[in-house]
Amino acid sequence: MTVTGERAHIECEDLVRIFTAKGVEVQALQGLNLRVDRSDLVAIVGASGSGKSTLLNILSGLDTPSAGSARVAGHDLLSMRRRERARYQRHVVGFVWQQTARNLLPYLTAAENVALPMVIARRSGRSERVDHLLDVLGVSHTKDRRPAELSGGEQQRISIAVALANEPEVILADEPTGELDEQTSGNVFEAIRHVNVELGVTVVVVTHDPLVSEHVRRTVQIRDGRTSTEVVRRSEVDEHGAEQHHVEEFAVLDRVGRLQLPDDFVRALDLRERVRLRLEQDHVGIWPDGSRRNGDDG
Ligand SMILES: Nc1ncnc2c1ncn2[C@@H]1O[C@H](COP(=O)(O)OP(=O)(O)OP(=O)(O)O)[C@@H](O)[C@H]1O
Repeated sequence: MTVTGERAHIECEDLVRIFTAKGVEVQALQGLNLRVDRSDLVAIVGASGSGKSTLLNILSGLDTPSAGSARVAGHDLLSMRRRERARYQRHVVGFVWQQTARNLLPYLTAAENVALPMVIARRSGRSERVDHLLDVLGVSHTKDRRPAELSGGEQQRISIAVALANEPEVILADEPTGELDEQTSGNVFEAIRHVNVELGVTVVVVTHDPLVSEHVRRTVQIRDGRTSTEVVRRSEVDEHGAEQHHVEEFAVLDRVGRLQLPDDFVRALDLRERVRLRLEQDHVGIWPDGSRRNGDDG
């Protein structure tokens, strides 16, 4: 876990992205905070429209935030100029999108698709690296086939190889298993987990897929353009040698002390407008506003 003050591999603070469409402003991100350590695998979940793709587009360098700060592997995404941005997209981050058509060129074979980012980056030793990556992803047999001749799962594994071609430090994946059936989705996610562990690459994956979000150590929930809660899973072996799995949900506290209560907590106590707070020795109590209801502060 990151020690406060230490630099994380991905660090977003108070990130804001406002879109203006036909004179109407949409605040897609409203002060989002996120820290991801090097070599971590983090899932981002959230309702449709909560800002997940906006966040990923910013992290990938395709879009720039309106305000706040965002650093990835030491690169400041707000102040980056064109040349640094191109280098960043080519060497620092790799992307995997949901639509395979966005990941792979249809008229190139699997091997040519994986080689392409290396050709653009004028990298040597390409054919050895293509063979190595196809082997790591378990798709060596597809080498000479074009995307139309591959299954959805194979296409996504090759897309991961393409993303890894120039040895990025970070892989960003937007719904990489979204178009796949359950079993194929499990296989593709295993491939992502494999490259995370074997190559130490940091992975951020946006997903609706519980198969993915329930099998990563850390799942971050975005609500209304802010990070709201985090689920952390850990396993430990007890004194009888049996593996115990622990799941804990945390609310995310930002730099100035704001937090979002989970929806079900708010509904369960019918919390509205304002709440009573009390500082106890080792916790903070939150009660419905009694004066608004029955005069009892609980
Ligand atoms: N280019 C744009 N112009 C205007 N509004 C936009 C633009 N891109 C995103 N938005 C708006 O920003 C908000 C967040 O969108 P975003 O695509 O990040 O959500 P999401 O969580 O990825 O949703 P989904 O799960 O449906 O893909 C939405 O209200 C969306 O309509």
